[in-house]
Amino acid sequence: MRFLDLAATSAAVGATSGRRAKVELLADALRRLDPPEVAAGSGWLAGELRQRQTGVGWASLRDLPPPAAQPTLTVSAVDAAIDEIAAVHGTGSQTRRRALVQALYAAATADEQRLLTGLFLGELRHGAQAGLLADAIARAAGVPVAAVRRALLLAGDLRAVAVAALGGGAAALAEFGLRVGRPLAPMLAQSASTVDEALAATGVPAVVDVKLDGIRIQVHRSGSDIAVFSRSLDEITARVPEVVAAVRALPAREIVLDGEAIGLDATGRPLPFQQTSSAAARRAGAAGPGAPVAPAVRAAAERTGETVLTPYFFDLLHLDGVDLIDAPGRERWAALRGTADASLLVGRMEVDDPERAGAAFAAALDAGQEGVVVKAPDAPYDAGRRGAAWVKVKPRHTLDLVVLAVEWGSGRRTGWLSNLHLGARDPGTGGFVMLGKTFKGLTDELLRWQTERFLGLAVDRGDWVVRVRPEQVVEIAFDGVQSSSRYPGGVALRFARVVRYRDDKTAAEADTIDAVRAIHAGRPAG
Ligand SMILES: Nc1ncnc2c1ncn2[C@@H]1O[C@H](COP(=O)(O)OP(=O)(O)OP(=O)(O)O)[C@@H](O)[C@H]1O
Repeated sequence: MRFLDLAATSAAVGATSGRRAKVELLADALRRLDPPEVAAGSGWLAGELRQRQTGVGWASLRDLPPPAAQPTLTVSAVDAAIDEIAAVHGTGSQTRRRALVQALYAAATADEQRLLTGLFLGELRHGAQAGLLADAIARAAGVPVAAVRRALLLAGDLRAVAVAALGGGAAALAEFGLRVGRPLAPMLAQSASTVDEALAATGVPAVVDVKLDGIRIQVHRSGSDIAVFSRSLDEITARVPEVVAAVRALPAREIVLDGEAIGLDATGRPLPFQQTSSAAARRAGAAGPGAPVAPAVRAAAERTGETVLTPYFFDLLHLDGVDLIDAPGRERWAALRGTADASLLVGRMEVDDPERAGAAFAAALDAGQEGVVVKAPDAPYDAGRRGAAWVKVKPRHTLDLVVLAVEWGSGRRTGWLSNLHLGARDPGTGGFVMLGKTFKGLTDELLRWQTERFLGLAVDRGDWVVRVRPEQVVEIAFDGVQSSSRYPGGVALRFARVVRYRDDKTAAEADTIDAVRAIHAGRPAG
């Protein structure tokens, strides 16, 4: 397929407003890709490059050659050129990379150059487009969209799913079952502001789990191979030897567990999230998967004063050849209790009425935990979904928003990027809706970090406001949502303040404007 045709599709999708029309355009382009081009081309239509790191940023795209008059590039030729650019390393790499980028741009027409820049800078990467692509793959391959979505959630890889659907249809998609060793999209929770509201969504009886404020862990074990994945499905095995050791001690040959790892103080109370996450981050590459057993790790950590991460599991998705994702919660949890020692399980209480649920919430807070997750016992494990079967309740309301721009500070903060412009995701348009600004809650360390980070994401460096690529997610606490004529969504946050940066979430996973409106209206937020 000509690269120009793909560039034309990408531009046309951007200029079209209706969802159906966008899906048609995308499906048409997918049909026209030659089989070996599907992996790269389907990724580009979702705004993603097949090569995760290319080394090409904003600076390498200055002073580009003028566009070619005639289109000559094909999808495969461009993919091969990007492969070559991504492979450059060592001395002189900057010059070499620049030369390759220049050559690629010189061969591209104006429309093709626009697509290349969008891809290199990640400007076309947003969740909405990936959602449309699931529908488009289904249309192009003539298979049910539910089959594509399920494969996507189980495989977490849009390109692999496109290749399978277009190459082998429904039969190839059905192969994407849960596979031990391959992470699947974790089930997510809606949020409610009270336990009663949560129970109204899940129904009774329900279970009330303690909500631990640590890091999500999905652990896969096959014999002696153990792999731990983060919420964003990155492999973090080497960083959490305690988790590896705990799972190695379980009486199971093949197992997939879902849970949370958290640091505890000497009395067993949870440490603040920052301490848990920096403990995990510091250990980058510290130990291999075949690493030490728990007591040794604990002793070493205690000697060095390092935080020990303790795993707690709340779900079991596979056990010795049996997939459990479609089984009701009560069956999965019974199997979990039968496999793991009680000390490895999250605190959980079965409740029949709001009073007991309220008591469980109060007990969780007394123990220093973040809140609770109320769960419906009959629901399957809905990979990647934020449904009503899990509803989290926290005493403090927070939203995960995307930074759209930052203002230079003044006074003591001169020279630092300070006031953040915050946006919620708009699933309708694939864009972001600004909800307010804040410079509260920022420590000097965070100011330093964010100045560097946002200059790296800058698309427009004004003297007052620096506009950035909408990629960085930040968790914001606030006192309420109010109507506002100042902001385009008609709503604004009251007393917004920064809790922390969320590097485990992409902008496509940020909270939506619908969730903000639901809070405004007092409904559970999806
Ligand atoms: N008992 C539990 N059951 C399910 N999830 C739990 C539990 N304890 C802690 N968690 C954490 O809560 C998260 C569920 O909330 P959600 O799916 O909305 O993700 P999130 O946006 O990362 O949540 P938050 O920002 O509130 O931590 C899970 O990702 C998991 O990491």
